[in-house]
Amino acid sequence: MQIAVLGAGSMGHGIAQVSAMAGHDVILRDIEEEFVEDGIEGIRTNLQGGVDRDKVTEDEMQTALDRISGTTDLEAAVADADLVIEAVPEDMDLKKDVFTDIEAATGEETIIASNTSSMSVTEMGSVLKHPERVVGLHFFNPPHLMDLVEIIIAEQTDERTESVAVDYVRDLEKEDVVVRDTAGFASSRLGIALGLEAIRMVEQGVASPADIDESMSIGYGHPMGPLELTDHVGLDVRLHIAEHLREELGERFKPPQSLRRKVRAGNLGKKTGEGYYVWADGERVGMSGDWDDE
Ligand SMILES: NC(=O)c1ccc[n+]([C@@H]2O[C@H](COP(=O)([O-])OP(=O)(O)OC[C@H]3O[C@@H](n4cnc5c(N)ncnc54)[C@H](O)[C@@H]3O)[C@@H](O)[C@H]2O)c1
Repeated sequence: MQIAVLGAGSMGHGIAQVSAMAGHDVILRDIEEEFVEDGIEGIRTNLQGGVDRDKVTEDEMQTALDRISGTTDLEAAVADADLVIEAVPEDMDLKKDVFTDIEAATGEETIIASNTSSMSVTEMGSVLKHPERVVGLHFFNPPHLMDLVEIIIAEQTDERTESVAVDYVRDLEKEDVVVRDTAGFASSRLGIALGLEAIRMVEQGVASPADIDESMSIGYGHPMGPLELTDHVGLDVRLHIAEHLREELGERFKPPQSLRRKVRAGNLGKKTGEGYYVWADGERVGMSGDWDDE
């Protein structure tokens, strides 16, 4: 397929990469040349990492890179696309604008997908003249390592669109779960619930962040505890999703005070060096607050 990925940030460049690795031709679009170049550089780095670990051959890397081109021109990106996947920031008005612009530049058959992690795909689709081709493709971060893609079925999604989405995800050799378009879908709703409760437990002094995380990672076999995951995803991102889920699903998703305070202070997790842990050079080096060192 010809695929356009809009937004070359954390998710967009990864989605472009896995699509190219599955044999699709991909155009990656962002609003500034610099962001496009950073995205393509990110793909090169990921693939080189794969080569270094003997997961990807030099040939596969080169073939995938040859299938990806970058642009800042929306029309050039989407004009011939069979599937457009938007991975622009989590803002409903922005996503609606992007959907409207895509529809103006593509044929009626082009599937238009959103990588939103929690917002209503049905609402995004409401701006389209042909909304039956809208669907959610919720990849996980980083897309080249995470095996799950949630397929979000909006009110308007028709059978052809669902089947193209399912075939595309299986082509990537990823696991698909098909979810009805409800706030937080399946994964974000459960993930945020666990994360918020873990934060409340830290606030109540139940245990240290590291001990709470270990109770999940060792006790329940989660690859990473909910607080470390919050630091990885970004406290600002999690706060934003929690606020949305609170609006849609009620007070049980009310963000805890420490989450708000940390975001206000600019402590957003790994990316800023502090969240519920302290980070240096991408490594966890301690816990935030008065907890004894790990
Ligand atoms: N980061 C995660 O862990 C994660 C996981 C799953 C889903 N998501 C979702 O993926 C989407 C993107 O998140 P991200 O973390 O990659 O964000 P990001 O901020 O890293 O990247 C967004 C990119 O979109 C670009 N952009 C802005 N407006 C644009 C436009 N009109 N056209 C093209 N590009 C535009 C920005 O310049 C930026 O490079 C969001 O909806 C988010 O909720 C994120």
